[in-house]
Amino acid sequence: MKNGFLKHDPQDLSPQYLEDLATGYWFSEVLFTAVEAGLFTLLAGGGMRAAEIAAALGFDPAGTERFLNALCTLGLLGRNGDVFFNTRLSDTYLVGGREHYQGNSILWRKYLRESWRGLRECLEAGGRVAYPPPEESGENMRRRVEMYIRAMDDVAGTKVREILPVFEGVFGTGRILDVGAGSGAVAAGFLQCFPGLTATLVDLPEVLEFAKGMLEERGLGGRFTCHPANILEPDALPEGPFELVILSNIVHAYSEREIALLLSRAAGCLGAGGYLLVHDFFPEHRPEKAALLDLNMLINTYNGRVLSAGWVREELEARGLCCTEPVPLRTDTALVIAARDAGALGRLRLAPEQRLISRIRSLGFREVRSIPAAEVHVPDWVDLRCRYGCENYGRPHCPPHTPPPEKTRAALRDFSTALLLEGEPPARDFQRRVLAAEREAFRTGYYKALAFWAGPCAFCPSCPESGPCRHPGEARPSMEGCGIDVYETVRRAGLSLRTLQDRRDYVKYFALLLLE
Ligand SMILES: C[S@@+](CC[C@H](N)C(=O)[O-])C[C@H]1O[C@@H](n2cnc3c(N)ncnc32)[C@H](O)[C@@H]1O
Repeated sequence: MKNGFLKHDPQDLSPQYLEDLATGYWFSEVLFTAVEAGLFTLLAGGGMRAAEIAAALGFDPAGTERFLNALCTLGLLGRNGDVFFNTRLSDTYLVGGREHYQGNSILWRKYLRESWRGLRECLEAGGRVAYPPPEESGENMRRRVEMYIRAMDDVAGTKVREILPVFEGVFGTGRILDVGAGSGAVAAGFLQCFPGLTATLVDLPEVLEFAKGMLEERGLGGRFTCHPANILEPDALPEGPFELVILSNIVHAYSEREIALLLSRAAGCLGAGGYLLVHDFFPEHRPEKAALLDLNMLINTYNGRVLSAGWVREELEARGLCCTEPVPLRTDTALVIAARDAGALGRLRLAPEQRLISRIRSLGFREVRSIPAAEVHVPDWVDLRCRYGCENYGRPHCPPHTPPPEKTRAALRDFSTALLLEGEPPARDFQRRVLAAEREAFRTGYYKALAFWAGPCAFCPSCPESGPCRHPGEARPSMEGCGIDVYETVRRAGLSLRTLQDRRDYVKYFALLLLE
């Protein structure tokens, strides 16, 4: 697990990753059981002993102690002697009734487990095989819809808190249109933050019935209207203009053809200075999560599929809108924001470094990580490895023609940030992408942007026999040639790099882009 997320490292050939994938459900089951039993809510009042917890939950005491120990190792409980207590994480997100509660969403994941068991049948059939029973009672359906809405509400509540800072100070008075609003939590976040806004929520009638109650509970009665409709119908969306049109987690719900139509209609509702906000799972942000959600759509919907942020941007640009690059949230989703003119996008609070990282990532790097420039490690031994043991020693962009470690250390003090760019062979393509990233940074205003790559320059098949480099404007030195310990610097950025054992090993390339 890296950064709390099960992530494959192609250089890691131990079978541990497979074991972790295979036992993924052990982790889920422990969480589901604890949430369903209300364990964290029970402990909200203070720590308890295993026997007391077992008695309160109706569990066997011996098994309970082992269960509580497992939760401690997962960081969901702490232990002081024989007393178990909530950690900060579980106290914030897993105590029923608290503002940031995620239990409904977690239990919805548990509910979906049944349909995921049919993955193989879905693959054989080419799509969804499990449907709610046709004879399902009205009451059952109501309960299922409520469960779904409450699950979406938990997640959307946390997402909108991440989204709002991007719009800080942007809206005065105006109207929001929330398309496929679910619980209305995203619109509600905007209403709470911008008292001059009102909202129209569009969703199916049975969903809006719940959304209405939930917004009223949030004290937003009188500031929203519900517009029950099937958003796939041509005239489903109410008449604009709207200052903000929200499409949150709806792009993955249908096919490209249907979403292209929906984007057209949503764009048509936009006021002159308005924004279209698309919030979704995109492969550009979290490829693994996006691909698994795509399977979730295969299993659980008629024709839903995950579309890329690039596709969304192209569709919106084809309709005359200007778009931001994908704006990653700290969590597993990202935004694309569109407007009729670029000036409106300029009013958004998008951190320049974050925007640059998105653009650089879209050049085809596997990872782009930012670290303080002071974290780049320049010990005194590295250029000796070039001098003794590298056949490229003496080439125009290798030692002794590259800056010695003391010069590199001094230069690094003139920069605040270093981006580590991870890619793969062929070396020439990688190095071209690094140059493109450096140019992109320069164009964005980082006039000191300076790139180093790993390994010797691969621009030409060979350097001139004598004399200077043929392409001094394109060639860059390697990190190691300037004294940088690439392995340690990569590790400090939270990434990994191993020495190669044999020819079949997966090769990773890294480059460093210094910014100020
Ligand atoms: C994944 S949820 C997202 C809800 C909300 N926007 C959020 O971010 O929490 C998708 C929503 O779209 C609604 N929806 C899907 N298809 C629809 C349709 N054809 N007409 C109206 N609403 C639809 C669903 O009822 C659901 O509330």
